[in-house]
Amino acid sequence: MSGENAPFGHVAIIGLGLIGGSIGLAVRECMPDVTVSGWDSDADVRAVATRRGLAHVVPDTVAEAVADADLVILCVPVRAMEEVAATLAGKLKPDCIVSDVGSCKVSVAEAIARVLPGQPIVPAHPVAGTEHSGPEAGFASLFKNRWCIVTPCAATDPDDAEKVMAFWRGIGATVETMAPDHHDLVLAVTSHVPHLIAYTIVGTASDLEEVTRSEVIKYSAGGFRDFTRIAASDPTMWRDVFLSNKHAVLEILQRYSEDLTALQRAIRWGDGDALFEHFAKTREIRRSIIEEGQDDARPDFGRGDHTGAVLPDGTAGD
Ligand SMILES: NC(=O)C1=CN([C@@H]2O[C@H](COP(=O)(O)OP(=O)(O)OC[C@H]3O[C@@H](n4cnc5c(N)ncnc54)[C@H](O)[C@@H]3O)[C@@H](O)[C@H]2O)C=CC1
Ligand SMILES: O=C(O)C(=O)Cc1ccc(O)cc1
Repeated sequence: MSGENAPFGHVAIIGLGLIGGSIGLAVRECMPDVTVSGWDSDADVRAVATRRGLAHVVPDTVAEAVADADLVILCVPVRAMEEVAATLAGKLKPDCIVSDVGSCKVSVAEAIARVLPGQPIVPAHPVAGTEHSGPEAGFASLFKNRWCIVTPCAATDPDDAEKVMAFWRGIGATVETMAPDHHDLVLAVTSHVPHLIAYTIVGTASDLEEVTRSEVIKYSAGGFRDFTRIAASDPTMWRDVFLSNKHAVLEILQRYSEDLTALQRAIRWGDGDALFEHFAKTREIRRSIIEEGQDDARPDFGRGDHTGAVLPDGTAGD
């Protein structure tokens, strides 16, 4: 996409870790005429970002980074969004769109609107990532063929939403819109609770007695190995996700624990039919994901940075 066709002439990225850095690299590759500026509160991160070229310019102050921007994307942990957005007050062009990439949307959209009243806001969530974080972790192809969910809120103008959607398409994503509260429930099922399960099972394994633990490490393969990858995800980011998407996560956890109890009962009472029926149903869900081309068809499948899933009703998760 050339600068003429790109929806924005100048994009500023605040938070130059995995997601912010990947956006910077992707814009530079896919929209070569677009100016990218970046800023991070950590001076070491700014230095790495400059060395890796995550943005054309990485000034020392946030004011310089956003001064001329048409689009500012907040790429910080979800509970830092409000503080960062507040620092932008009075520093943006009046029509500059403020967007973000937070993994949950209701709390983030409310927080940004609270501190930037009157500013156009278009919240979004690229459902793409890895267990790695920081300015060395980003790569330009992260969003290729992955979902980006745009969640318009009260402060969103439909024309601005279209421009942000065109932006994400321009760096390779497939875009969908969703109401913020629906997004948070869908992502609680497909991403947030699965991460909690991974954190739990890996913690349980590591609490086992010494001899068993060494065997866990030695024989870790398949399912458990996948869990260890997920459970290596950034603690700050995930602490913030669970605290910010509290209600949806607790709702899904309640259902999950009821379903777990049902399976526990089937095992206790030797109810093979109940177990078989459950496993046959979940196998079908996996098959429908593959048929939708949401998994192994992806070019970088197997590199360990994949996400992507579809709920039975066709909605996307990770
Ligand atoms: N990691 C993943 O797989 C995905 C993460 N997200 C969302 O993207 C956002 C960023 O996540 P990552 O890039 O993975 O995190 P990261 O830890 O790699 O990068 C976050 C960056 O924000 C900076 N930062 C923190 N507080 C700041 C502040 N007050 N002002 C300026 N910079 C600040 C940090 O120094 C760090 O460089 C989060 O909201 C997360 O929920 C969305 C999709 C996938
Ligand atoms: O690494 C994985 O498997 C992920 O699930 C990455 C991820 C983490 C958080 C998101 O909001 C979206 C994607």
